[in-house]
Amino acid sequence: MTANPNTSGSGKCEVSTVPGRLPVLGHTAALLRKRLAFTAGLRGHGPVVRVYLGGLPLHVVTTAELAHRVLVDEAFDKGIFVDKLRRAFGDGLVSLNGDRYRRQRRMIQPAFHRHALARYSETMTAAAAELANSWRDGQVLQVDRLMQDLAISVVGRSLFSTDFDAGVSAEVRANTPVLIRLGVVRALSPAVLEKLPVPANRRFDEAVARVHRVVDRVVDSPRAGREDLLSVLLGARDEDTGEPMGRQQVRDHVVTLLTAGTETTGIALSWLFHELARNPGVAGRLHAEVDRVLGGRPATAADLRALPYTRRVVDEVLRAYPLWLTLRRTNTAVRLGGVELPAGTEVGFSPHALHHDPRYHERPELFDPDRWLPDRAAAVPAGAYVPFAGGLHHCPGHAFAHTEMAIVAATVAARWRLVPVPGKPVRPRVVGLLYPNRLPMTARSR
Ligand code: HEM
Repeated sequence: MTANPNTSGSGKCEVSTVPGRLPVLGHTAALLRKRLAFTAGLRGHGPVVRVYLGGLPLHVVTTAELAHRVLVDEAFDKGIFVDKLRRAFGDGLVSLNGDRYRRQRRMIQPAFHRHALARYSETMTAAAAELANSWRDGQVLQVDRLMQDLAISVVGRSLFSTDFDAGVSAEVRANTPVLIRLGVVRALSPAVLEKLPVPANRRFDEAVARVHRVVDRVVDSPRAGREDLLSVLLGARDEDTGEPMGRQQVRDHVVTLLTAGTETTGIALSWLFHELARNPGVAGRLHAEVDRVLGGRPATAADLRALPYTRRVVDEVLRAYPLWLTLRRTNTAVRLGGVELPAGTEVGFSPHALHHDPRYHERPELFDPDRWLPDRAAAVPAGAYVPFAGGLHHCPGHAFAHTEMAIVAATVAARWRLVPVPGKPVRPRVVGLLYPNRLPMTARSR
């Protein structure tokens, strides 16, 4: 790929189209085939470049400054993800924009307040302790699956408390991963492919129907005296009309939270244990910290203040393994990086590319939790570290996820060292999130 910026005499830039565009497919095939390398390579073409998703132009920004602007400037709404994922998420936060988004976000916000998080953190500690107690020395663990199951249990129990029984949990486990993985492929593929009666589309539709059925069942069950996230939603009132949230709106939020809050956290935890095994110096410092603070017992939210290194390890995992792409759409004409974009332009950036950009992160290939020591972290420009996005649409579950990851990391590390099983190298498979292709590890008692 070669740079082709083209600036006119007026100071207005004409944005360059990345080479390799094919008829009908645009850059979709190259984008889906090379993913990380493709988006990392875009910075060589200028601060704003154009790629084609099928016939649809997507303007990708490649600097931290412009990514920050795209996140915080209200001229940018959610983009094609919204259109394509509405079938799965209905009117959940992921698929709303504008005033409706703001209203729903305010109604759901109490579910993420500090006192609510303190309640969920007890679920996190219990789930982490159950997991750490269930292993025996020398046992081979499929760490990626275990961490995803753990994350589903934590969000499921936080949402539904005891209604998250074996039946509900099995349906959620089987179907939410399909919503995420196939949802991302849909979002990047031409719209015509969505309508074809191919197995991937049938699986997606079936997964949507099954998750909706199971969530409806729980929403309709008697819930007196519960203090879970679902009860917060059911008790929420519209600020103008005082009306409670409709049943379908509650269901859409629940499906969104089950999906947005589980694979993200489970995968990040999987990479955390992978990186501890690859970096003995980091593991040594984390073990020393948890031994001093916990002495082998499970971690609680109250311990986290005394576990700063563990929290930096979490920050670094979130830098190394963030979302691949974030997409937005202009709701008005804007000038971005010298380029005029009319209303309705699809815009995006790659958090992964920015998190691995040597302009912003010294030696980005190094797993170095100390880059998040306060003095060094302060030097990272806005937009260069965006694991939870930013602006209006920043992840409402960021504190939930960070707390969960630190509690699980500390609780497991207090008792176990996870050692890689030799074999094929562990690599990221990129499906919107970065999944490990495999992650078998042996549990060794410490
Ligand atoms: C390590 C774990 C997590 C990561 C890396 C993560 C990351 C993100 C990011 C980057 C976004 C913004 C996407 C965009 O701008 O298009 C987002 C949105 C969202 N996240 Fe998270 N998330 C995590 C965990 C959670 C958890 C635990 C929950 C809830 C329990 C949650 C709920 C949501 C919701 C509802 C949205 C949509 C917000 C909106 O559209 O305004 N996330 N998350």
